[in-house]
Amino acid sequence: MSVLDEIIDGVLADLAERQKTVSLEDLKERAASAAPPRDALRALGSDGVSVIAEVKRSSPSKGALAAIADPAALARDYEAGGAKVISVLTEQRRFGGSLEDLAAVRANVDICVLRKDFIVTAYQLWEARAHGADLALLIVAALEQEALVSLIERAESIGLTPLVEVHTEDEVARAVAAGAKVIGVNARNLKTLEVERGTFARLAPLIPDDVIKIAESGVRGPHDLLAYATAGADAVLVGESLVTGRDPRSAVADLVAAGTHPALRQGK
Ligand SMILES: O=P(O)(O)OC[C@@H](O)[C@@H](O)c1c[nH]c2ccccc12
Repeated sequence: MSVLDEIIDGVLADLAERQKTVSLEDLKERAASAAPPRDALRALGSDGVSVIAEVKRSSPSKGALAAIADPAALARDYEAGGAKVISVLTEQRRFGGSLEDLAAVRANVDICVLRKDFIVTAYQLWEARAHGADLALLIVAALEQEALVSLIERAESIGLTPLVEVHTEDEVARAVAAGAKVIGVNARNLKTLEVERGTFARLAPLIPDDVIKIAESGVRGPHDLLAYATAGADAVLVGESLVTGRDPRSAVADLVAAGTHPALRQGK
């Protein structure tokens, strides 16, 4: 079984537990009174390379990364550094996150928030919206095409912007066919956990011009952002280097400064 399959098994087991105590109706009620969704397409399409900064305690590849006792405080630092979106890992077993983290971040920043998880059911989209998410991750490798199409539609119908994640040529074709408006190319293969930074440059030309392109994983600092930007990234998603660094606010600010360099202006 691949790492991805193992993670999804755990996600489904935890999901079954939550479904015993929180009905879909409860979630829909909570979603109705949640903060209204913010415009993620505008945030990601603004000038320069947008920085999506991630709240992540651990990962299957590296184990524990950072304790993050106060995810909201970290998110405020990211926002002060100029991040356009905060990504919150809500998967518990391998990444150490929770829906409470998502709600806490939502309550403490004004920018968009992404629910980063292994979403395979509409219930999880309602959870995302009920806890204040503006975007939700959909991983193509984790979904049959029919499920991908229906989750994109459902997400949009409840006000969430789907970020559709790909890692191969085939998955780009599926994401485009499903009508994704925001595609993230993950440099990490979720089946082997290896990072191949050239993946974005290889796949970006296959993504239509009007789709927002996000380069995910492996950004250690401004030079990696510049490489992704040169290959056509509208945004980068950065986790590990920010949560393990000493000063997340200035680390984000350095990335934002690199991403707004005048030499990158053409074409956006
Ligand atoms: O920590 P990194 O290398 O900066 O990567 C962040 C992000 O891309 C990574 O956390 C990620 C990308 N896609 C995912 C899907 C599930 C869980 C995690 C991820």
